[in-house]
Amino acid sequence: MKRIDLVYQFLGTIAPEIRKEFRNRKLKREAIIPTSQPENGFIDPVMLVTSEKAVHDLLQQIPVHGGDDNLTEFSESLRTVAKALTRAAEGKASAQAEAVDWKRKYKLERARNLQLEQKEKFSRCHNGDLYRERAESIGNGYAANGKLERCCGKHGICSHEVLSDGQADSPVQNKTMKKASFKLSWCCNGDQSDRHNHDIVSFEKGNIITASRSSKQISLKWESPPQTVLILTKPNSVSVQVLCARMVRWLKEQKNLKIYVEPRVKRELLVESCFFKFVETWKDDHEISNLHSKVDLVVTLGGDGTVLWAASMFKGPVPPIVPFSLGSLGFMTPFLEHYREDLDSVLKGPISITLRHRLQCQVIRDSAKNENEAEEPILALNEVTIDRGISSYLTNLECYCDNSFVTRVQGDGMILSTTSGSTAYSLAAGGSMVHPQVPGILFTPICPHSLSFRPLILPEHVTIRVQVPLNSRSPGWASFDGKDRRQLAAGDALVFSMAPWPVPTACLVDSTSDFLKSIHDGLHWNLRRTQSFDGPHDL
Ligand SMILES: NC(=O)c1ccc[n+]([C@@H]2O[C@H](COP(=O)([O-])OP(=O)(O)OC[C@H]3O[C@@H](n4cnc5c(N)ncnc54)[C@H](O)[C@@H]3O)[C@@H](O)[C@H]2O)c1
Ligand SMILES: Nc1ncnc2c1ncn2[C@@H]1O[C@H](COP(=O)(O)OP(=O)(O)OP(=O)(O)O)[C@@H](O)[C@H]1O
Repeated sequence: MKRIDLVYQFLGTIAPEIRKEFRNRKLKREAIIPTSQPENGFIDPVMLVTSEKAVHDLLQQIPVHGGDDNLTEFSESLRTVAKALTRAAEGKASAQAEAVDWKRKYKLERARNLQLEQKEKFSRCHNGDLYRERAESIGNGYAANGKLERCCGKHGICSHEVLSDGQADSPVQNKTMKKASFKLSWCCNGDQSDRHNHDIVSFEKGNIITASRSSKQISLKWESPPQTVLILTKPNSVSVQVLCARMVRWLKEQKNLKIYVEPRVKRELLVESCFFKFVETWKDDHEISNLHSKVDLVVTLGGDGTVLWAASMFKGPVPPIVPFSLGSLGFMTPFLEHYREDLDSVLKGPISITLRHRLQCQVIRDSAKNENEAEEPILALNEVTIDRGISSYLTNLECYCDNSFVTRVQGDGMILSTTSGSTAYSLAAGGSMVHPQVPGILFTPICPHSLSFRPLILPEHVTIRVQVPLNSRSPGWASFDGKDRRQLAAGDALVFSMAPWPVPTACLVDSTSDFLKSIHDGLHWNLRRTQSFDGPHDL
């Protein structure tokens, strides 16, 4: 092809794009883009950005050199404009992601400051009286020697400290105060010294020492008895339905607990017997969003999918979950058939829990005019997957970690997984299995078309951005714990960080035993007959 043809090809490719885009934007954004042609004769840069494919193609071409000087100069100018446009588009996406991240950080910081302020006010005004009052109301067994242990903040944290935050006489607070109070403590292997606080490092004589391990076994001790249980069940399963009815009856008759179930389950229970009239449910999504303030404990009857379902119902804080296994695998469901004994010991406490981190993900649309158009963040307990959907083209995804370029994913897609999700889709795609209490984000490609693309694990504090580049041949598709599929057009991005609300799941034994049991029983991990002593050896 002649060199001049390259330039004409670029102009030819870009012209219909510009016309089409101009028509669309004229219809959509009359107020922003002037309807008349710009007077200076230059092309509106907003329109040019959308012709990124032509821009990309031009940048891929060999520059025009020699021959006609004017043509060379013209070609160089076009290349300079094309580069500037690409940079502008990248800058815009990065700025949007950063703005969203800063907004999130600002909100968190503000909430933390408010909490500290309230705590200070609380301890100044009440000087322990309220604790004593509460200890009396809590009753015997929970307050040793008539005194309630003040939480020192060194060995654990008390939920009532958190619950007492907020407006002193707001109705919302009154409601939250009805919830059972509990204390979380971090095992300190018998060492009672003050060094066991929540800071990972501290200083002694100017030297950095590890003050506390980040992922010790956490123990939950009720400070007032749990009163309300939410039972969530896998649909369309007779065995689950039968167990649910038995459990509800037992919890009512033996423990006198208030019980919530989904509207579908309440209908099923009422078909069985009018005994279940006392069971509570909800009517709409608004009531679901308030559940965390009413429920002390969640019981799930199903497989891992039911635990994911339970987590997805709580867009903020999640009450402790007791997961019963009525599925085929059950990596997150250590409780089996002895529901009476298991629930009895959970309701008495203390229990070991695993705090399962969740990913918080924000979809940033290239077409969004401003930050206010940002979509609601989505939480994922297992993973977020970005794949090629039904497209037969390779995905083309640019990945950044705290604004540093990580890599470009060209293949079937990629998975950003929590450590809880490491035994799910990420494992199937070649990712490592990671103990759920390890704080980290797994970065696992799906069928990458490259020999050297090995999975990565990043620290949990980073912000990750995955961008569908403007020159991508096809859109990407995101899904969250295998659900809620969303299309990502060229220019759209996903921004990930670790959510501040983990999912506390009760352990049968402890985090580590339960995790190892699940990979042994569920996957038959490294199952091999032991070699006999019989045969050649060195000794
Ligand atoms: N190729 C794959 O392995 C593949 C493909 C798609 C989805 N998934 C997984 O399915 C999950 C959705 O689960 P679902 O029950 O709603 O769908 P589902 O009913 O299709 O079940 C998927 C399977 O994944 C298992 N699973 C779920 N979470 C797990 C975890 N944390 N550790 C180990 N195994 C786990 C379940 O026990 C189940 O056997 C997704 O989050 C994804 O991880 C896996
Ligand atoms: N309460 C619920 N309402 C609606 N859907 C649910 C509910 N609980 C679970 N599901 C969905 O039902 C599907 C199957 O659930 P789950 O994984 O618990 O059972 P399973 O497939 O029998 O178990 P396993 O995955 O171990 O074989 C999942 O996709 C999950 O999202």
